[in-house]
Amino acid sequence: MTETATRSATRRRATADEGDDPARSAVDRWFAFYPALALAGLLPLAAVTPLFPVEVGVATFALGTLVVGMAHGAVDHLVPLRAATDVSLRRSVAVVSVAYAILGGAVVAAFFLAPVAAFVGFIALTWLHWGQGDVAALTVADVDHLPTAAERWLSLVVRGGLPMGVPLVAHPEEYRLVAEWIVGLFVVDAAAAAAAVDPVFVPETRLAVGAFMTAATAVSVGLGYRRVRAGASRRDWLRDAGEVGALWAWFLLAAPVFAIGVYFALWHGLRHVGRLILVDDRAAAAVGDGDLHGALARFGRDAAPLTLGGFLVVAAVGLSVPAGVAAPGDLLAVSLVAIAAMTLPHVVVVAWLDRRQGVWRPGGTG
Ligand SMILES: CC1=C(/C=C/C(C)=C/C=C/C(C)=C/C=O)C(C)(C)CCC1
Ligand SMILES: [Fe+2]
Repeated sequence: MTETATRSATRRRATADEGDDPARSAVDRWFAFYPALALAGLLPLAAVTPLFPVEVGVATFALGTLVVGMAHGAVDHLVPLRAATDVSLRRSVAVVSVAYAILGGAVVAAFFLAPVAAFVGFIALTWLHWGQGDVAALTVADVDHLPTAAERWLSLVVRGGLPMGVPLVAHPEEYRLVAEWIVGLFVVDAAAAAAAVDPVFVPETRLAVGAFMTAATAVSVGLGYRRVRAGASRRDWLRDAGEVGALWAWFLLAAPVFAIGVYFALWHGLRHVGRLILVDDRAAAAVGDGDLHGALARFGRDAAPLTLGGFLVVAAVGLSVPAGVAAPGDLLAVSLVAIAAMTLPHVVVVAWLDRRQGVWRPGGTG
């Protein structure tokens, strides 16, 4: 009761002065801005990754998932508890567990029943989710050049399309290889798996995705500039455009598996961890006082059990697929199917959090 009361009081205070909250600016710096600089610094390395064997990318993806990726969704069961004032721990855990079981089970069933459609659906879901994550991060940064829901949606489409669409344009062979690995888990005949994913990789699809992404980026950056001319912060807009530029370069240059492995941990995962720290009052207080280590330790403790749980889901998918797991590519494919299963309920939890925090409300503070 005392803890609940403290939580509510702190949250009310936090909502009142979100604009100049030291925790928010520290989170923005450590979990979004510095990692973005790090990614930009890695661009020369990214440029040579297409020369490496795909296994280097697979190892990078595995490391990223192990270190941050899996953990970023592993406190979903505490999100309702922490972001609402009227949800008990028991209810928070129960609702999120049921959502994970039903939605996650449905995704795995979809891969068994229609692997190509499930793969395309997973790409679309990730497009949505990674865009959603970046829009939330822009609201944590308190940018003022995206004041309407429509501008935020356009930003979502651009930010999510960079990791999912640009590699399809720039490196279709490796993209296709991963698609075949995933579909091949469920369609034992390799030639049939290769033929099944054909339509995704025809030049027309790639051209359309490339043209769409170029136009969407131009319109999004252009509309932001118009807001700057009308008085919005030029610095924030430049940072937004700089991030979009860095991600374009990243996904154009790097081999897809490597690129997405690094992005998942260093970009999407860290940004979401920062957001979770802000809804945990004690972690937020720690980060606001400059105790980044203390905040991360709290997050790590909360996330540890279900990070392990996530890897058990990977193992369960590995044991259940008809083709079995024989090579590093199969391991990546199994991990991706398990991630797909956990992503659908994760998106629901994050969408609920977005709503609570007014991310999609025009003029909302996020
Ligand atoms: C690795 C990889 C792919 C897919 C990755 C996806 C879809 C990852 C999704 C992760 C999520 C949703 C994490 C949770 O936040 C592609 C594009 C098929 C081909 C290139 C390599
Ligand atoms: Fe996520």
